[in-house]
Amino acid sequence: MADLAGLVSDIASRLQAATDRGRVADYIPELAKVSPRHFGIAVITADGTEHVAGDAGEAFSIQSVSKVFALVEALSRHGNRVWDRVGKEPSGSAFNSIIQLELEQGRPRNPFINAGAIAVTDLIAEGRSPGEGLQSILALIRRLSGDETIDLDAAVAWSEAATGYRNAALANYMRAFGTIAGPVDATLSVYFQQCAIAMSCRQLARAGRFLMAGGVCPVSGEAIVSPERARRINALMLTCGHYDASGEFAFQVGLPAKSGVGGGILAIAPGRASIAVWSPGLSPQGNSLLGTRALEQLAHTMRWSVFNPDIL
Ligand SMILES: NC(=O)CC[C@H](N)C(=O)O
Repeated sequence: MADLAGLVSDIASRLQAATDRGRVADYIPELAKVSPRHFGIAVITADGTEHVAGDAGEAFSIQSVSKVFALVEALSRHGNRVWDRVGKEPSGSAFNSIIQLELEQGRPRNPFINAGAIAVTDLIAEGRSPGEGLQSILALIRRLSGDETIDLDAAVAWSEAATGYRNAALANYMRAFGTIAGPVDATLSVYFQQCAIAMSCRQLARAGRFLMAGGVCPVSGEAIVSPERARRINALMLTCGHYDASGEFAFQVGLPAKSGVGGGILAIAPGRASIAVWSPGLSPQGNSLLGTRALEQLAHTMRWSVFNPDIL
C-alpha cells in the first residue's frame, strides 16, 4: 500500500505550486475576496489516523457541501417523506438551473442541486423558526465533527442573501407548485445561512466519517443514520454531487463526493477514508479545480474507487 502520509504532503506541495487554479466564485461578492492560492487537504482513515497538509486548518465557506448534512437532518426528521419532494436522478444541468422545474411539475431532480436543496431545507424549517432550522443543521455538523466551535460566516450569508436572485426565483417557482410549503423568505434564510457555515478541511473530513463507516460515527459509536441510508446518501453523492460534472467525476475519481462553490469537496472512500479538500478556484461547472485534481491523484494512487474490486 502506498505511503499515505507522504502522498498527502506530495499532493499538497504539487498543487500549492500549480499555475492553472480555476476561477473563484464571484456571484457571491464575499466569496470573490478569497485568494485562489489556498490549497488544503485532510484524509481520515478508518482506523482514525488523520493526515493533513496545506491549509487544512483554515476555515472556508462550505456552501453546497452543506446539502449533505441538510439531507441527513431532513431524513432524520421526516424519513422517506423527503423523496416525495425531491428526486434521485442526476440533473445534467447547472447547479442553479431552473429549466427542469417547469418541465417536471416543480419537482427538483435531486437534493444536491440548488432547487432540491432548497426543498430539503424547507422540510427542515417546517414548523420551526429559521433560527431553529439553522441550529438543527449546525448542531448535527458540530456533533459529527466533535467540534462545538463550528459556526457560520455571517458576512457570507448576508452577501448571498443580498444577491441570491436565482435562488429566490427557484424557491418562488417551487412554492407555486407546492414543492415548498413554508414561507419562501424563511426557507431561503435558512438555506443561505447553512451554505455560509465555515469549516476547515480537518473539520469537514471529521464530519464525513460516518459516511465511510456505514452510518456510525467511528469515534462516539453513535449511529447517525442506518447503514442503508449511508449507502444511499453515498449513491446520491456519486451520481449528483458534482452537478453536470458528476459523470466526469465518477469517471476520473470514482468516489461519492459533494462539492461547493467555496472550493471545498467532501469525498468518501467507503470503509477506507473520509477526505476533504479545499481550493477556491472553480471549474466552469462550479467544482474546485485543484480539489478535483487532488482527489484524482489520491484515489488513483490509493486505488480508492468504488469501482475497484479490491475496495469491497
Ligand atoms: N454550488 C454551490 O455551492 C451553490 C451554493 C450557493 N450558496 C448557491 O446557492 O448558489
